[in-house]
Amino acid sequence: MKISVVQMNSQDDKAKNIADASRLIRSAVEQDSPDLVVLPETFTYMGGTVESRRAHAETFPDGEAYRAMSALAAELKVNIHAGSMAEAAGEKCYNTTIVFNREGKEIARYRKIHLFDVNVPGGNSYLESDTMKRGEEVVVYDLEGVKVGCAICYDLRFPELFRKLRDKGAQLIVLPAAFTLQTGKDHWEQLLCARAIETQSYVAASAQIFGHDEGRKLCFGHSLVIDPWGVTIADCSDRIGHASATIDPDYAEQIRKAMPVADHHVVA
Ligand SMILES: O=C(O)CNC(=O)[C@H](CS)NC(=O)CCC(=O)C(=O)O
Repeated sequence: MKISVVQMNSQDDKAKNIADASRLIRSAVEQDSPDLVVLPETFTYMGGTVESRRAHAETFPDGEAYRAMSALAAELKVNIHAGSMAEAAGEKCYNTTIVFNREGKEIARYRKIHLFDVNVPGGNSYLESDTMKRGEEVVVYDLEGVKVGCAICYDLRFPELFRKLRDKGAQLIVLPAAFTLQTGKDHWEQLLCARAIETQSYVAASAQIFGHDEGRKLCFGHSLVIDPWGVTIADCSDRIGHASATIDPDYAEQIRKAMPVADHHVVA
């Protein structure tokens, strides 16, 4: 199975963000013929104010981004793990991933569990819970015979979620993100590799890059695919674009058989 991770710089213009995502998906499909294309966190809208972020939230299935990604998946006959979108849910939103299959049909929905309420070194503070509420459900879906686990951005810091994904059978874990430059430079690849090694799974992480508005941080980029041995096999580097890698679930199974860490847990 071939995976493409897309790297974007979404801004506070939803129509343009959807057009950018669509262009990058088309380009990845033309260049690499992937089975699955992954978009970054909140590819639909970054920056703005709390009010404008809420105002641009999607309702499913009639939202603009939902319909555009569903139609594109069907047109290109490719599976799309559509990063995340703010999903209107009363006062606040969920930060939600939707996965579309090659017919454009929704096959999975995951709502970000861990919210980024953090003071980042260097002075930027984030209060994601101003706009978002947290999801509850751990989600693994079947993609043409491969089990795919869902996580989003800050979830990366919570290995117990990844352990649950592994316990539910995940062989590939997909993580759309908007990781900050300040944290990403020292933590991003390290944590992604750690999660891949611990769960003996492939990890595909699609990220935002560069700045999003005046008040907001820079994003780190470096969308990556990591193999279950912890080796980086694709990297979008420091630019808008995409990168692809072939994943082999049998390789994950081989590693699991040779080093059966899942059977060796003694601390609950
Ligand atoms: O709010 C938006 O517009 C898009 N979403 C994000 O940027 C989210 C929530 S604020 N960012 C993270 O989770 C960064 C995590 C991170 O950087 C770390 O764990 O170090």
